Amino acid sequence: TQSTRPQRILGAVQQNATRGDPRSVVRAIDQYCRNQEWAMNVGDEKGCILDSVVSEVNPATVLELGTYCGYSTVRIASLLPPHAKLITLEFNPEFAVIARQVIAWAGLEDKIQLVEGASGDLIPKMKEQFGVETFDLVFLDHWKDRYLPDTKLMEECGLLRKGSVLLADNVICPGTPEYLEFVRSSPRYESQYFKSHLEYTKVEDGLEKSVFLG
Ligand SMILES: O=C(NCCO)c1cc(-c2ccc(F)cc2)cc(O)c1O
Ligand SMILES: [Mg+2]
Repeated sequence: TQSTRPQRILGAVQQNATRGDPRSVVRAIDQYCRNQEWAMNVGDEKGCILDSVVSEVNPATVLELGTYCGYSTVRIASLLPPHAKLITLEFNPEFAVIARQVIAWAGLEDKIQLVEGASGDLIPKMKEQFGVETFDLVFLDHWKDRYLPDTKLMEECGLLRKGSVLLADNVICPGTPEYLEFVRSSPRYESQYFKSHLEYTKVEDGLEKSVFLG
């Protein structure tokens, strides 16, 4: 029977990465997706920008919206301080099954909590169910039409504090025009665009970093 692209990505990790070595997991996925078949991981070029923002924020609590195969989940978690926690939300159960195995291969289960479900349903439950106060960093990489409604929802649920950083993938390709307009025009955010390219291609894309001003 036919394997899926996420299954083939997991295979590349199990074949080429060292158990317990997150950076080798990141490298194995990038090599596979650059040389064998494209996949929608944030990738190595935008990944370096992600790394620099994570290192600058040095977050104790991270929320990732959109896990896919766990590439950015592992990339972020590998940079977190000892007791920091990352919660990642994934709607697609097939993606979640693969991501759990990629996260396990990297040895990062203790830092990462993967929750299956719709972000719009799970965000209001963050405080009561997952014991979260506020998020220091949010990485938005899920359905592009959910970036804006979920950002408003996080504000309403009191999950953002003065200085919380939102980092959004794909603001050019596939594009998130309403989200971009909102964070760039709202007096409650200080936004900055990091120009880059769509993962593994020469197509323009970029990350938008937006600091919540409270
Ligand atoms: O949909 C995306 N993510 C949510 C998945 O549940 C996504 C899509 C693309 C992409 C796809 C098709 C194309 F032609 C160009 C870009 C890229 C990404 O980085 C993404 O995150
Ligand atoms: Mg993306």
